[in-house]
Amino acid sequence: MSSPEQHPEPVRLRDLLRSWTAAIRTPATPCPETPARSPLSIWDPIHLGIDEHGRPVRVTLAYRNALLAGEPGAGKSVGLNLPTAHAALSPDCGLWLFDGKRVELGLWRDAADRFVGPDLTDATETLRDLQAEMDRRYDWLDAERRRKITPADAAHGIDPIAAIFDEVAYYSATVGTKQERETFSVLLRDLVARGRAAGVIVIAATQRPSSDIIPTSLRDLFGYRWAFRCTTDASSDIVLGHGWAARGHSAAVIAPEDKGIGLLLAEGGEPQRIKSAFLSDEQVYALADTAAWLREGRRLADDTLTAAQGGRL
Ligand SMILES: Nc1ncnc2c1ncn2[C@@H]1O[C@H](COP(=O)(O)OP(=O)(O)OP(=O)(O)O)[C@@H](O)[C@H]1O
Repeated sequence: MSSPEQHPEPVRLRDLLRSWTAAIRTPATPCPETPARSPLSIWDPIHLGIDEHGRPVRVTLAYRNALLAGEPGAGKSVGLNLPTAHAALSPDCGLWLFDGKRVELGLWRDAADRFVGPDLTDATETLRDLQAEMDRRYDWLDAERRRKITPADAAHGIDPIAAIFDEVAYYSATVGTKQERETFSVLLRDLVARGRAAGVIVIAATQRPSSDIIPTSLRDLFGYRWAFRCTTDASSDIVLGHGWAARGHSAAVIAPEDKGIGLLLAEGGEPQRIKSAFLSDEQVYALADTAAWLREGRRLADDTLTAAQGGRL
């Protein structure tokens, strides 16, 4: 009797499943009751808002991380909803949500692959899982003699993962013991530092732009920094980088009533004053329902691929 390696049948079946998986991961038919007409891709630019000339501002998050910070009520959660919505509506992106506030990212819970509420132990364990996934991907890239994942890796079930945190300071500076907070912060830093080539995109928001929450060494790992209104030039610099306030780019000059206005620094550029797009709660619910529907197909496809790779099909 021939060994599985010599028998052509399992290989053909796996190829068939791969192409079926690739097809189902980007469904062609939109959900009929919801507003989105077609799925997005995490590899595409993400719409954040408009600049001072009314031009659209879009950024590509693949291979990048993003930090959003500003005083309470300045518009971070509204801003954070934009990459969250884009990632959730992209069937080619994993969605891991950490909601220290419980209410903000919770609207996307049904679309998330992993959802963590205000629970430091759960957040730390989930970060460990993400770190293990990142390391598995690096082992795989190493074996393939490659440096980073690409859109074509979707055929192997490897997609970017957006790990999104709303009030990151809840986990890193508020609850638990000093040791537990430190463990969380070390894991987070590792993901921000090493995750990009493995497709892990970290997007973190905080209402505490202070040096204990955002140390320079961590801040500098974020390719995109979005400072909403801050109380002082110093806290604006903590978000954007030292010296920007002295060069005329301070989020402290944004008027308190200018909700949603912020300074966006994209790698290599100058901070740009932008106004975030606004999604009402009703729009977020409608988009979240669409995303949950789209991603159900993705989960089915992933389960099937895992079963096939494990030789169970
Ligand atoms: N782009 C925008 N256009 C219009 N209104 C906005 C915009 N962004 C924010 N707002 C208004 O500002 C309010 C506060 O925004 P948001 O909840 O995002 O602030 P926040 O910085 O996350 O606050 P906190 O840190 O307290 O959670 C929103 O409820 C909304 O009314």
